[in-house]
Amino acid sequence: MISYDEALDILMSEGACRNTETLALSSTVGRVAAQAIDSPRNLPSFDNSAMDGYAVRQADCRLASPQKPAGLNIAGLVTAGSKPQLPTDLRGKAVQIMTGAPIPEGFDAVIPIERVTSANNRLLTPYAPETSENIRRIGEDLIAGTRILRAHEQITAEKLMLCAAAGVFAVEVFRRPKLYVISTGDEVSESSAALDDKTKIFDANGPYLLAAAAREGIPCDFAGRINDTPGQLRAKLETIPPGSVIVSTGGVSAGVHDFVRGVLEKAGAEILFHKAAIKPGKPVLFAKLENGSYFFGLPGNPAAAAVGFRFFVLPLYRALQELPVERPLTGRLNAPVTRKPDLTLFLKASVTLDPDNGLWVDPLDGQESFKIHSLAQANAFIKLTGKCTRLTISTYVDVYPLSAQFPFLEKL
Ligand SMILES: Nc1nc2c(c(=O)[nH]1)N[C@H]1C(S)=C(S)[C@@H](COP(=O)(O)OP(=O)(O)OC[C@H]3O[C@@H](n4cnc5c(N)ncnc54)[C@H](O)[C@@H]3O)O[C@H]1N2
Ligand code: MOO
Repeated sequence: MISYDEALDILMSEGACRNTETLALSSTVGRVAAQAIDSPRNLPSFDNSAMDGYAVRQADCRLASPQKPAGLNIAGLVTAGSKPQLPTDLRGKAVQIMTGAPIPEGFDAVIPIERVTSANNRLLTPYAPETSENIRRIGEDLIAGTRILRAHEQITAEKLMLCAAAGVFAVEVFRRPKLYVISTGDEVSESSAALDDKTKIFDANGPYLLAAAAREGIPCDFAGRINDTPGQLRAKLETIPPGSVIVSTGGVSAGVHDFVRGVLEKAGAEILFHKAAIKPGKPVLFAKLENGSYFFGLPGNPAAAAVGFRFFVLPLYRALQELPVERPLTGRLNAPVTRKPDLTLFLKASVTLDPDNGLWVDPLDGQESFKIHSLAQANAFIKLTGKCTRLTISTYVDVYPLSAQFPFLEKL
């Protein structure tokens, strides 16, 4: 049986099989850039007004005061998005201008409308602006050629905004294969009538995996529920396109119906690992199919399936997008924990912030892997590894929020 770290190494080494695709910018949030992008233009790309008011020449108003306002003829109006026809000689003149409108040639300041009076096309300003006042200069935000997206950087809504402003319409990102969920088990039923005989259960894992994948931005689909019958799994695999990630639950431990591994082996899949020294989720299986799809056989117990998704499936998606191994947050235990050495323990936990912004973690009651109520109360997992068997209150531990969507941490 391999350790969690060995399993993680195998998952991360599969990153060598990554591919890229070019997407419309609007579809790239959460995706990882495969290539750096430098801004094709300055931002702003032309001098423009920061205020609704009047564009003036600073020299024409420099002696203005409340006692002796400067008087200027108003030569026209410039609105955002327009290119006005203005007289060539603008000395001693002002132009009415709106926020975002281009500064007409020769003007070097904008006086906000609130600071002036006007009548009969004549402006009176008691205020003498500084040169460049209320003008947003070309390139003041960003000079053309500045890197706006690094390779391997996760695209946030804010980075997307910057790319949009710079006129970047398409981005090459790492491919994120579609995830297909299969729920296995004769006891897993789609019909509530079948539950009356007290042998059946509803499918909790299928809906969970689809929701958890969607939360991470992974495209996903339910491939269906099947019985503990090898033929049904074989048939289901035929329906899933090559190059996908398939996640099944159930049928991977030691029971008479634990058929998943056998089906994969007969189909020529390479079993990359089966069973890891972890709790919960020990029977986890990871394989590569002949058609290039990856297959995760997660255990059927719901909390074990959740751990399998968070700590096995998500790391593969990181590897396929050339992201490094996820770095955990660090929190302090609010209660002591005992554990077996050499077994990576994942605990459902509730994380809170103290007044100094320190993280404190409470391992929740109900750690058994069939218990869903405690999972629903958790907001994180604690991951415990190493030899230490008794962890006292205040011990620092690794904390993984239930969702891995913390792209800002990649910067640290
Ligand atoms: N003799 C042994 N027995 C078991 C071992 C072992 O090593 N030796 N491992 C235990 C551990 S740990 C786990 S975890 C489970 C995993 O078993 P399987 O992956 O084969 O899953 P099943 O036996 O099919 O189901 C386990 C449990 O989960 C329930 N289940 C299954 N599918 C769903 C679903 N879609 N939604 C909700 N609940 C589901 C199922 O009814 C079972 O109660 O094996 C232990 N046994
Ligand atoms: O790995 Mo199992 O999840 O402990 O029941």
